[in-house]
Amino acid sequence: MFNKLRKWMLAYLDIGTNGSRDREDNQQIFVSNLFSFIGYTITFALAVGAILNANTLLAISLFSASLLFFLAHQIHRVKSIKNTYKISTRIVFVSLLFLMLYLVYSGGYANTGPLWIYILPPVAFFFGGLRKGLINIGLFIILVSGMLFYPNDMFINAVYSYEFKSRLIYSFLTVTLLFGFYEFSRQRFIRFIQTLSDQFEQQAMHDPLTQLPNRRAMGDYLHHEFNRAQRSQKSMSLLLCDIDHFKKINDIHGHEGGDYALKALADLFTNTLRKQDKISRWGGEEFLFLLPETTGNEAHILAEKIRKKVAKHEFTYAQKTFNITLSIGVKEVSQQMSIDKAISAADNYLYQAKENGRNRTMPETIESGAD
Ligand SMILES: Nc1nc2c(ncn2[C@@H]2O[C@H](COP(=O)(O)OP(=O)(O)OP(=O)(O)O)[C@@H](O)[C@H]2O)c(=O)[nH]1
Repeated sequence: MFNKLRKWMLAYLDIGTNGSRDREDNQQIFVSNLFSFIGYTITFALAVGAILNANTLLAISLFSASLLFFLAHQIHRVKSIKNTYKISTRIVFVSLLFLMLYLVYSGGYANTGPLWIYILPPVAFFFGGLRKGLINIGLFIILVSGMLFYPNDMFINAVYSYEFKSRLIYSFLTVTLLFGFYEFSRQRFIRFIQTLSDQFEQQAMHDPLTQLPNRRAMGDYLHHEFNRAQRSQKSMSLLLCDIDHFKKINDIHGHEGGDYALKALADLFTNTLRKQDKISRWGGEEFLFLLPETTGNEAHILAEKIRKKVAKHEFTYAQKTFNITLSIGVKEVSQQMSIDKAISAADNYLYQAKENGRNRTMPETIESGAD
């Protein structure tokens, strides 16, 4: 029984949340649903109490607020409205604001109405953030102070002592400041976590030496691009490229010299390729290029351009100049072929390039559309 109730409640509060939205938005929708649920049950109960006490005006206000809180939740069920959560949070906040103003104006039940206004700061900061929250609460304080202190109680129906009015404003200001500070710390903490998570993501997806995407990140790009190419029926190609006799570079110029060559090469690749092409450090001295919307023939032309450019480039480390050559395997990824098969075919061509004397691209020619 308790489990069923828990499940129903969670499903109820989850209405409107969506896996494609960001976490903070989903959290807001969840809390907005919670506020609207608490809002309409409490205001409904208070409205019934007001009827029993024959306070018709208060009962009407409370019933209206209860209905608005209820609608704020039901709006998530309307499929034709986009961004229902923004409308919903606004309904919750504005209904709450007017209800609070009315409670201050009327005094509510036995002049206890103003006690409810402390609900406003947490709701305002949660829905609007620090800046908007402060503006909304500031406006509320101005309105309430105007109502309470206007000469001859022109804008209030209830009778409060001067002490009660001033303490109400002071204590409300204190609560607002405390919640404001809490919201400030919360946002700072969220920004800190966000930066940390970006750093971890950068580290997990990039090669620390060249800063190029690593094998893991390239795996994601490959699957994403492959699906896109299948949907749009467009070609895409791979270049697998390996430095020739890299061991010798390490032997002659030391490991630091080898590292320098890898970094310089990564920059050269980045400056040669188009923005939409992806370059990754696939292994030690091996780079995999993903070329979207490129046929095998076009990829071959590009591979030759890169190979010649690198062969001509003079690398200088510790006042010593040296050259690098590349062997490249090219493969157009056909619609019927899996990514893994395409990579393995490019690897075979790379092997052939090494076998045939290095500093070359294989296959030697490619006809467009050929597998
Ligand atoms: N400096 C440096 N060297 C690396 C790095 N990763 C791999 N290597 C070196 O790259 C060399 C690769 O050697 P091999 O696999 O024999 O290949 P190769 O000497 O390039 O010969 P071929 O590929 O057959 O032309 C090894 O000496 C590795 O230590 C790195 O991050 N930095």
